[in-house]
Amino acid sequence: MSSDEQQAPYGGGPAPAGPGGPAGPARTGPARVRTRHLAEMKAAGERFAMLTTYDQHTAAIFDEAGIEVLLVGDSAGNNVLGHATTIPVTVEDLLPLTAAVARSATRALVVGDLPFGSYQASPEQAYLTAARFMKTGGAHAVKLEGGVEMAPQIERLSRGGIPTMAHIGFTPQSEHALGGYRVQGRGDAAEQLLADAHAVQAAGAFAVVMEMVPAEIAGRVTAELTIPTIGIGAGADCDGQVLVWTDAFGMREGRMPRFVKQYADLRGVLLAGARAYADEVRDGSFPAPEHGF
Ligand SMILES: Nc1nc(=O)c2c([nH]1)NC[C@@H]1CN(c3ccc(C(=O)N[C@@H](CCC(=O)O)C(=O)O)cc3)CN21
Ligand SMILES: CC(C)C(=O)C(=O)O
Ligand SMILES: [Mg+2]
Repeated sequence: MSSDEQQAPYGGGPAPAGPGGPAGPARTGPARVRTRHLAEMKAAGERFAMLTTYDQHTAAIFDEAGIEVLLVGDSAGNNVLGHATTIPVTVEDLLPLTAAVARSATRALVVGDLPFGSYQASPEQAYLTAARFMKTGGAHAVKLEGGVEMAPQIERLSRGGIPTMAHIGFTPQSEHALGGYRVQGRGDAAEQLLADAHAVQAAGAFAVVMEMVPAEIAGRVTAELTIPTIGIGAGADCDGQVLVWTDAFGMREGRMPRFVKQYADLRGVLLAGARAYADEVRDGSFPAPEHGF
């Protein structure tokens, strides 16, 4: 832990559940990732990793793996809740998932993704929603989609003590307005993307996600901004990268977006495991005597 790191000044809250359990010695792991650490990493030319997470076990695993930022994405819509897109996702859907992740990660920065319709109407609406993510969800920060047009919301949250991550380029909550899953910021649209990036930084965002943006434009934004950029389909020059975990580890079926790299085949592992279990139940080899009492 660095010398300037503040630790539970009022001594409240549950003791960290270390290997010795809740009554064991306090865990002395690495310090919590803070928004300023991401800024320091950018300044030092170090890249960082973000993954989506929606539950206890993946949160604990990604935290242990050293993933700096865990995003409880509204991509829970089409990865947890069975919807086709993120558009039907509600605050009530995401708050318990956010709370589960916040309870399960000891080091990572936990970011709650504000759902469609929960912040666009006004800065006041955004503040009331974001405060729920902090108070009930235990999030350390929130993310919202939009550039120039969301500057008033970002300013309100930032000034009210809520660290805010912006998301520009392709913004999935606006897929119908944008005309589908399309690369943003090509040609003349590059000027709009640059304007969005500068607007969210000026409004107080601590970082900005850029989704499906030509690598050259994303590199230019990364060089021009002082806040960290986080790419998804935005090339290798961003300060950080993010992927949806079910894509990155092969948890789901179907065609993947071009920006996905698959690092594991969890779907294959689970499919084989479930089939083996069902076979053994059917043929009577599970449970064996050692599984009984
Ligand atoms: N599982 C999952 N992964 C994601 O990356 C993701 C979600 N869900 N849900 C929320 C949004 C939606 N996103 C998406 C979804 C699909 C494409 C896609 O199909 N892209 C195609 C077409 C690109 C084009 O036409 O130019 C691709 O090949 O990348 C991209 C982003 C990103 N987010
Ligand atoms: C793709 C990331 C950035 C996201 O917003 C989500 O997963 O909801
Ligand atoms: Mg999202």
